[in-house]
Amino acid sequence: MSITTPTPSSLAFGQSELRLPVLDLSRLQGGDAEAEAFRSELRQATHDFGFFYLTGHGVPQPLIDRVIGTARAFFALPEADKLAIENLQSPQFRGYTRVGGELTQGRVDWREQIDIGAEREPVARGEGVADYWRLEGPNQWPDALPELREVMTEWRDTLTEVALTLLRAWAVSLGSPADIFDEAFADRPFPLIKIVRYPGKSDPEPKQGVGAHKDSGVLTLLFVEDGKAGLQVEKDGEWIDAPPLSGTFVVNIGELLEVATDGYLKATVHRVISPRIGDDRISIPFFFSPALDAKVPALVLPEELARDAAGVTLDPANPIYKTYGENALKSRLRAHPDVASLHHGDLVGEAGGAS
Ligand SMILES: O=C(O)CCC(=O)C(=O)O
Ligand SMILES: [Fe+2]
Repeated sequence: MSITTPTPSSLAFGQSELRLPVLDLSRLQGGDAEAEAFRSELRQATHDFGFFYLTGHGVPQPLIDRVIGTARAFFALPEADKLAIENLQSPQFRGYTRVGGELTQGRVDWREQIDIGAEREPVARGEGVADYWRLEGPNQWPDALPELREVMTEWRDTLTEVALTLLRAWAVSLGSPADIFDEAFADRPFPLIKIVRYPGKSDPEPKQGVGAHKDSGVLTLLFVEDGKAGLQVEKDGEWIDAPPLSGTFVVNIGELLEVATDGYLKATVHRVISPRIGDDRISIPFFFSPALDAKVPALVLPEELARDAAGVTLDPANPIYKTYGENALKSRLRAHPDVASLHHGDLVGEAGGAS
């Protein structure tokens, strides 16, 4: 089985060697043989790399342009307008994080961002109510840029469809019914969108735009502005450059899909290197995740795949839980110790930092 990997010369992306597979989602509509070929490439790409580029996704270019334009407009607002929705005001970790306000592996990430989740009422705390319900609640939207809410709501709904299509294709490719994941997403799914801007940082040392990590949900659809390299993906102890490929999404699987497949599919470590001074980079990851109280089903893999399932990565510093909300809360408390100690001191202890 071959995976389409364009040669570097066919792509206009600086000097980086492009090595991640490119998959075309529209093949799912091209008849049984094409659909089957797509599914087997999908399975192989996410077994080998955990990452690929997605073309043929059907997300309209005008919507993409509006999203990027509105993101740029937000970051160009006066500081006071951005801080009016600062995440420190939100027990649900929503809203604006200023540059330096976020940690990965205990080190500062050099990026500013807005976190946007499902728009819901907060859940009252109380005995017998799991801690992770604290993540449910309203977003913070900027008064100075009302169109942000409108365009990001459309973005979330559009990408949810793409993500569900991919999940169903994975399920079939792994020998399960297409709808095996659907129930976990039926009520109160928990998507998270980040709109991120990486400012330039001085050379010559590469700086941590975002440090090495795995995504905690099920899958991530990442849109990156044209021409803005910086994403790197770990493969066999080396970093592969993953520059944007015009009009595509970068797709990667999260820890829950690794759990669901007993490690047959891999949640792969990745990071972003800051752009140089004078440049910046906008990216918009969409983290697709089930309800906070959902347990993603364990798939029973066909014998020939089960043989290659490496088991879930065991890392005492990063335990992976079966219930999604526990993973989500873990990663939010760790990434935003300031929000954690302001609103969740009982969970993190007085010094902050996840316990
Ligand atoms: O900005 C990017 O390209 C990737 C960001 C990322 O990996 C994350 O926010 O989890
Ligand atoms: Fe990530």
